[in-house]
Amino acid sequence: MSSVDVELNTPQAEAVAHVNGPLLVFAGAGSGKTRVITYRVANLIAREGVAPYRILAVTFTNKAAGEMKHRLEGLAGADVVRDLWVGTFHATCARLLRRHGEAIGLQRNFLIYDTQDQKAVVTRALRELDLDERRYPPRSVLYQIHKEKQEGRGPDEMTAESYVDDAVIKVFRRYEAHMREANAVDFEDLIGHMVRLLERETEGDAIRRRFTHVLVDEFQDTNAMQYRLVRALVRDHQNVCVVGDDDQSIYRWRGADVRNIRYFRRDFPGATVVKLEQNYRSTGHIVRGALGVIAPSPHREPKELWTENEDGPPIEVLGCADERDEAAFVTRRILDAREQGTSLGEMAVFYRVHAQSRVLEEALRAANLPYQIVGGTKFYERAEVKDALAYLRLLINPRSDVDMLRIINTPARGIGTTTIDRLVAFAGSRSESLNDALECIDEARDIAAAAQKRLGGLRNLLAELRARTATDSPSDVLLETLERTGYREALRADNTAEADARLENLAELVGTIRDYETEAIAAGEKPTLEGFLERVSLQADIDAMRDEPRVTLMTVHGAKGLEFQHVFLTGMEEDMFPYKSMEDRGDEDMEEERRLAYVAITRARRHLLITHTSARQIFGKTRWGAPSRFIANLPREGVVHKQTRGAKSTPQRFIDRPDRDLQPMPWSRRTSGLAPASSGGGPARPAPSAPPGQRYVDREFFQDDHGGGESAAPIRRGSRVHHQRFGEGEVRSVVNAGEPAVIAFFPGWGEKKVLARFLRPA
Ligand SMILES: Nc1ncnc2c1ncn2[C@@H]1O[C@H](COP(=O)(O)OP(=O)(O)OP(=O)(O)O)[C@@H](O)[C@H]1O
Ligand SMILES: [Mg+2]
Repeated sequence: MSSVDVELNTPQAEAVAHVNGPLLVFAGAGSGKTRVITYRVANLIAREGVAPYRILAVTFTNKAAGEMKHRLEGLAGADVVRDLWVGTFHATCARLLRRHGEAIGLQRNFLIYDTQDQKAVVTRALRELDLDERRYPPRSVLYQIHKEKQEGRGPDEMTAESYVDDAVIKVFRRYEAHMREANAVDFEDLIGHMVRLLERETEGDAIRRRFTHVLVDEFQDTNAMQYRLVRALVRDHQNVCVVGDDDQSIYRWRGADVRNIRYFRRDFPGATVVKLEQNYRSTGHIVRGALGVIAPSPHREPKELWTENEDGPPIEVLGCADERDEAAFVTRRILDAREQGTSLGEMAVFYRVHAQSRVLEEALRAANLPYQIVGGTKFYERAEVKDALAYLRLLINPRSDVDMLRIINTPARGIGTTTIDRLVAFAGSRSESLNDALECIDEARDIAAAAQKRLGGLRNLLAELRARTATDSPSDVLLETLERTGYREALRADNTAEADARLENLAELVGTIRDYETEAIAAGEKPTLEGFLERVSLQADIDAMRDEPRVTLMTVHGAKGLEFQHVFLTGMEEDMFPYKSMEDRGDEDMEEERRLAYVAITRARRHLLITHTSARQIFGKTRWGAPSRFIANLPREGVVHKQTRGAKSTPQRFIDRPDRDLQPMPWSRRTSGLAPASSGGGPARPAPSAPPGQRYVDREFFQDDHGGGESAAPIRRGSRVHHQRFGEGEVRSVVNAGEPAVIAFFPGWGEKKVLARFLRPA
């Protein structure tokens, strides 16, 4: 362990040597926060004699967990690492709930529903409640439900302030009932159930006794429930170490609350606070560039960031004509860097939203450059893969209706939509899952005998396959399932190139399970279908982990905590980054964009290239972008500005239709102070907002005209109105006739200002 001492500076060493009691490490980017966590764990084991299985280290992503384990293997040895608890909040809770969840009514084989499954549950609830999906987009309703859950609220704790809330509460209640019925949980439940478990004395104490030391990385991005979980875990011994950087808080839209750093000081009054101010990651130019961008941010906790590293090459800012020009240039630079000996694994291309990746991907493919997209779930999104997983999940958990509905007639087995509807109604009338309903299908009088027989056949087949899970390996169960259900045969018979590709994907899935089996056995665990499926649902970027070095493409959000020798930061235009047009953005959103830019820049170790375009085709529209304000915040020294040849002349294809008058996005409204002044006490409810990955979907709509133009509707506060694009809403405030009124539309749209002539009474 002697190497530990020489590889740490004084405050780092102090944080590592601190053993008992609360500790807050508060520091800027690249100053060694994650390194402190890693070394602290090694120190607790090697010097303090703490058993590895008594230590829990929480990381922000699975990838970060993998890296931490890898570093610890070097410091403490592979044997030790196997017993440690290192993982994300979600993975850790899933693991603990499988062992202890029965105390709060959770069966061991519970399923973790991903966003698509969750959306399917919402859709079903909407249908049962006879609510129109166009008025209540399932995605938005789901988002609202998540928001409540992140704050620890259930449907009963919500107050209905409008009839929209009322609908959400009803859906929420059904949603929870369906989840319970299907023995499934969503990501928020993993945390929420765990908190509830910890709040029960007997079981809570057992879990508390299990961990004597808890460490949390990226603490600035924990949400209220996660923080509550941490406090409940360490209640008795307070041996908790959190590390964070308020300047890197970038998940507010997902409920993260940077104030947790302040609350920590309040809740653990005796806490030792260590500041780290020396950056070891980046060159002088990059550190100063990052500081220039973050400096205008008004609510920063005081701390410094400096480096002894050399200045390095200047930051380059490059103006391009359009996104193709940009992609071509980035590709050329990647080829150059590889030529000069940098591994592709040391290069990353960042963008603000996923949709920007397509053009970059095309350019990289054309240049034969291997790349990976981190954060995408491409492989697991494919229909045949989802079908196969649905079968597997159904074998483990027969009550999962979402999965049953997915495969009930896939491959086609003559079960039509009428039969399915009747089956759903039959199950509903008995308050049973579809699988339970299949057990007594002969009692379903309005289902024809022939259809009953086919349904019975499916039930028997599933039961037989289920029996195999007890004896066969997970990969064999999958192979057997694909054969016995006729899934593979149907694709073979199809005999098209597309069907071949699907067969390949299924083969790839079998391969993935085999890999999992090998790893599980090596770790001394029995491979199970549950284990595999858990991994799939928790590790979205599993298919991105291959051996060959590749260029990494990712959103800035995904890049948190990582570092690369070369960083290409693309799309630095107003409207793209900061995302969308300014006028209507709340200050808090803008601050978060700024912090995001800071995170992006501080990922670079040596080379940073920032690109912006004059025009960009994205989401099927052209945007004309001025260079981002964040570029203007870079210092003069150590930054060079250039243009590609194409950028000097605007290409003809953009001259036809400037598209500058973009409409505001619903999510930006929550802080824009549009609440009616006359609402009388209490802050206005924030409008629901969508996570960045989904924002652009809305944008499509907002770029259209407001339609309408019919006669003006009489609008008063509280009256219901209809808008051609946004559907129904409720008038929140009116200023003067002829001026826009503020209307609260249904979830997903939020509050907006609309002229009366575009409204009619609902
Ligand atoms: N005392 C040190 N001596 C040498 N290198 C160090 C030292 N401390 C940290 N480093 C290196 O600096 C880089 C940044 O460290 P680390 O990732 O732990 O920082 P961080 O504060 O967690 O960054 P971020 O804010 O991005 O999460 C790593 O490559 C790490 O190995
Ligand atoms: Mg870190």
